[in-house]
Amino acid sequence: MTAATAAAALSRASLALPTPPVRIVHLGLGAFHRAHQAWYTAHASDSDQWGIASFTGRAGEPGDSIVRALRDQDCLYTLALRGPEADEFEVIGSIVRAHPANDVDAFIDYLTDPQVGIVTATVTEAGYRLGADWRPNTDDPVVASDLASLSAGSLELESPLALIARGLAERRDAGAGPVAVMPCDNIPDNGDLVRTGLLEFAAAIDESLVSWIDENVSFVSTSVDRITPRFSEQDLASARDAGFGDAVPVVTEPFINWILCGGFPAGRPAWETAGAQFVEDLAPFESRKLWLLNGSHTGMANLGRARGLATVADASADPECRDLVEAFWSEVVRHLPAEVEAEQYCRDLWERFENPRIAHLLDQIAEDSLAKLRVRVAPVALAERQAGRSGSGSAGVIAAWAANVIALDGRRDALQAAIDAALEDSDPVVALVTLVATDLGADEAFVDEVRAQI
Ligand SMILES: NC(=O)c1ccc[n+]([C@@H]2O[C@H](COP(=O)([O-])OP(=O)(O)OC[C@H]3O[C@@H](n4cnc5c(N)ncnc54)[C@H](O)[C@@H]3O)[C@@H](O)[C@H]2O)c1
Ligand SMILES: O=P(O)(O)OC[C@@H](O)[C@@H](O)[C@H](O)[C@H](O)CO
Repeated sequence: MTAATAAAALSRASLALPTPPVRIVHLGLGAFHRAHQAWYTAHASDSDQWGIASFTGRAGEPGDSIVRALRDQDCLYTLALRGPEADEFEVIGSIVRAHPANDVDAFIDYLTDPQVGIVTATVTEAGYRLGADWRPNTDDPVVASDLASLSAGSLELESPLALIARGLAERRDAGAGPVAVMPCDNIPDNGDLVRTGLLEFAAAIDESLVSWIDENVSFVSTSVDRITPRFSEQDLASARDAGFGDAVPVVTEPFINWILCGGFPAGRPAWETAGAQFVEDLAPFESRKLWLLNGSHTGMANLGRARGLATVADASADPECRDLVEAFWSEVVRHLPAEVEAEQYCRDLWERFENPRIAHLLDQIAEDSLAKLRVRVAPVALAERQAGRSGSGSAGVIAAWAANVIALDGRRDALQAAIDAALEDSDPVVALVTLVATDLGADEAFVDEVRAQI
């Protein structure tokens, strides 16, 4: 498609695009969903059979304006594949309905339709509202209120897993058959995590729903990969300049990868025809992605910000950030099997990170760093310690976070040495917090706050 034809009108009639039937329901109508799962669905050989009804992850936020904008353009949008030299534009047609998260009636209507066979989510890790034990965090007022609503049969629901639990109860009652639930967030074991959390919400409706889910719902775990930065005003302007009258385009990198593990009892698009890979054991691929890419992103975000840098591309050109990443990677690759070709993945990563035309903001990536360190860096540190090595590459990433958070830039080296020592403990993140409290003189309120997040 050329820029000129797309500029004419973003409508299915003018672009002669079909409207596939809704068979996938998604929660989390963000940039990543539109760059990744929607792209794979649009590129599958049976794309005319699989339409997506997409809901925002939570109502009442600026994201709701996406719903209005998408509805005004037949749910079509332009995806700019931003290479180091130029953009390539494509109109994506797999999303066919858009809703705010509080349109619970619409969500239930889809779930009670036997044609609908897949529920997917990209609501961020925090959006699942689960504790470290993967159970609903009942200290969270939204969770407490949703559990009460589920018990009382009220549709006043706010959290994604409460909504899915209610939808599944209605599906069971409607006899609409089995379904697959598939989270696509950067979380290890994301299918199992969602299953564990969801069953607790389901139990609040009635215990028999738990066994119905066990028998009728599959939970698919996924490793998802495509760098998709938060959309900027400049992106909007460049899409317009390219001739696309689109209120909500998405900018992403050309690279894309999707690895899935699990069954689809009510069918699925032929995603493998678009390049998705189905595996029996997701763990090595998931660790490769979460440790090498996301772990180093967290490291660069923290060290880079402390060094006054703004984007991943800036950090990739900074010798200190590169050294930090290389030291961490040299530890990671020891714990990945040969089949995942970790060294090649690292070489490709530098190329992806260096893309000067992708403005991936370190501030965005640094959000919730502590929770991310726990699953993306701490396991490598522990594995290194268990193998009798220092784990100092992993400790450097943790130190970069601590230095950034507690504004100890000038003392990074001292902090690193202290963390190396603290890694003798079983959980380096807990060790770090203790260390911050005792050795580095952080005030108690800060330590309490950090502990509360662990
Ligand atoms: N952007 C990327 O490069 C990328 C790549 C791989 C995976 N991911 C995964 O996708 C997730 C979303 O990324 P994005 O780029 O689409 O972000 P985004 O900000 O564009 O969209 C996030 C979506 O999640 C919802 N959400 C956010 N916080 C929530 C909460 N507390 N409760 C319920 N819903 C909530 C929002 O409503 C929105 O629909 C990431 O957290 C990550 O796990 C992103
Ligand atoms: O918020 P996070 O840390 O889960 O993700 C921030 C980035 O690291 C992430 O969006 C990557 O760009 C993505 O995971 C690439 O596939």
